[in-house]
Amino acid sequence: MSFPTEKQLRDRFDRSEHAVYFATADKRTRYYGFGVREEKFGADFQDVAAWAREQRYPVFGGFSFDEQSVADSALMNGYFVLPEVLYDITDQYLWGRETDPFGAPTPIAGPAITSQTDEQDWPDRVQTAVDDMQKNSNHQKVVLGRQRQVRLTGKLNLATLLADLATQQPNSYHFVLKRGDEAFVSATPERLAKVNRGQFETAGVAGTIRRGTDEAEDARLATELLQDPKNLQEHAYVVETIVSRLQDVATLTLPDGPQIMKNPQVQHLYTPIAGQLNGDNTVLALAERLHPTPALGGKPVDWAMATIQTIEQHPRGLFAGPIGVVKPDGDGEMIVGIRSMWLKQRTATLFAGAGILADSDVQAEFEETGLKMTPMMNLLKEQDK
Ligand SMILES: C=C(O[C@@H]1C=C(C(=O)O)C=C[C@H]1O)C(=O)O
Repeated sequence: MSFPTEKQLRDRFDRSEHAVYFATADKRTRYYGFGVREEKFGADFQDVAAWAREQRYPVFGGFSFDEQSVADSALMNGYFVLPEVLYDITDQYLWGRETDPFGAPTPIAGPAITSQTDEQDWPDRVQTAVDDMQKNSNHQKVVLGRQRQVRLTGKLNLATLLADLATQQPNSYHFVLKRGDEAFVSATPERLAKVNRGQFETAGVAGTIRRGTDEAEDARLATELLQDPKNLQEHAYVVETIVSRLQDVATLTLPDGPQIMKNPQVQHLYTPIAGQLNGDNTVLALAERLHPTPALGGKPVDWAMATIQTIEQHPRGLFAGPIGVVKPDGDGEMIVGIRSMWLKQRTATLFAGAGILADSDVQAEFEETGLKMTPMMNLLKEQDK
């Protein structure tokens, strides 16, 4: 059998009951998986690590952000899959035995959006966290998320969605995990942990500003971000925490200060962190050590996690959780499930959060979360064409 084309793989994705797509930000690693050989539910890193070690090829999935549970979901509370067949696009290699003939697809128009519901009271709820932080200086940072429900006239066309992800979010990771009538989609810019033969990489991504309408404004905004005390502070909490959590397992290399990472809708402060692992640390062991960083949780972590549960209206599920690929030898890459949405039947739930500090302007943070929802919103709008 000759290797299928991208279009065949995307059409197959749309047709399949169960499928996964994973691409790294540089697109040097890309996988399509179809069907289920084995599944693993739940959120225990060590269980998943032991199970992944028994497999012949990589498994894909994610852990829920915290122990809160999402009702009516087999995906959002922690789920990993060993696909029946796995296409490694980079190496043009097929794992498992192909039984699907890649038949001609029936073109299906995508659904239209019928309504959109936002948490309009989010700024008021976030203000209570700001008030608390102004009184208690040991409460330093909390990342608060909100959800948007979008009702659709039908099921999304996932072949179109995969093609749109590639053109609309070219420098992000792409992760699409489909199981029955559910799917989780992320175009995250954020790596949590990559491990490859004893070398590891992570990153601090925190601090955000919009893109400019022309090059001059874009550069001016980047300079503003690089000099903004609030954003530098929220970024520093992330880098300091990552360094302290990894210090005894690795020798770390990182630049003196943050750089700028640009995505189509936003620019972030970004600090790449690399290192050599001292011992036999797997990608899941590192992900467990790091999650949640103050990029998604906060500082101090126990107070931040409790505040998230109190102030946010719904459990996060895979939003902001560690998602990715794990190889049998323990290497692999976990990313952070942001810039994401959960699809279930005719509803898309979009997620976005923002780092809140004592001097946050809650209305500005609300707008920032709106910008962070734009990548998923654009995928939905693109369907109705
Ligand atoms: C929480 C999100 O993003 C995180 C929060 C950021 C911020 O507040 O500046 C930036 C990047 C991420 O660490 C999200 O996109 O939902």
